[in-house]
Amino acid sequence: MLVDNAQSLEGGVYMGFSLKTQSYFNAAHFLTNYKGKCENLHGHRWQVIVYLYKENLSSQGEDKDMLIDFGEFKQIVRAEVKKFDHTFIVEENSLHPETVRALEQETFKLTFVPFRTTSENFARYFYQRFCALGLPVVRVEVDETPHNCAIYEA
Ligand SMILES: Nc1nc2c(c(=O)[nH]1)N=C([C@H](O)[C@H](O)COP(=O)(O)OP(=O)(O)OP(=O)(O)O)CN2
Repeated sequence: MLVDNAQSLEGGVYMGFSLKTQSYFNAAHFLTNYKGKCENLHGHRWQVIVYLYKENLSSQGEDKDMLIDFGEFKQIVRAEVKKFDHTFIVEENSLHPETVRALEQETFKLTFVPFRTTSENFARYFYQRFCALGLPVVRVEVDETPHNCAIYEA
């Protein structure tokens, strides 16, 4: 079937294109105000899956008939996600200043975030980051484990 770049209508439904890519980071964290094992310092391999959506594809140039070049998409996602890799992710003001100083003196790499370090908050954080970077993001999934996933979506 011959298609062009105009938004297509099939069976009365407007159709569009989605892309997804994924990256991961290994890091340590603990949950503040949590009664249970996750109040202790522990690690995860967080998987971050990013979905884009557009009705139309690029109409010219190197990106013709692409939503975005996969190479560019994965680079953007990887660069943001890897900022957390092999760091200790700390919710701001959750550790005593002397603890922070001691960890930094040991040259441990800390990443401070202004939110409780739940998967839900990471999903929203990455969604907002990728929007700010100009990606037409519609959904971000964050998995702490292979069995559990948090989703933030439009
Ligand atoms: N809705 C959420 N619940 C929990 C989160 C979260 O981000 N969102 N996070 C945690 C902890 O960080 C914990 O590490 C993960 O919890 P859990 O799946 O219970 O622990 P395990 O990966 O060790 O799973 P097991 O099945 O017990 O091996 C808690 N809840």
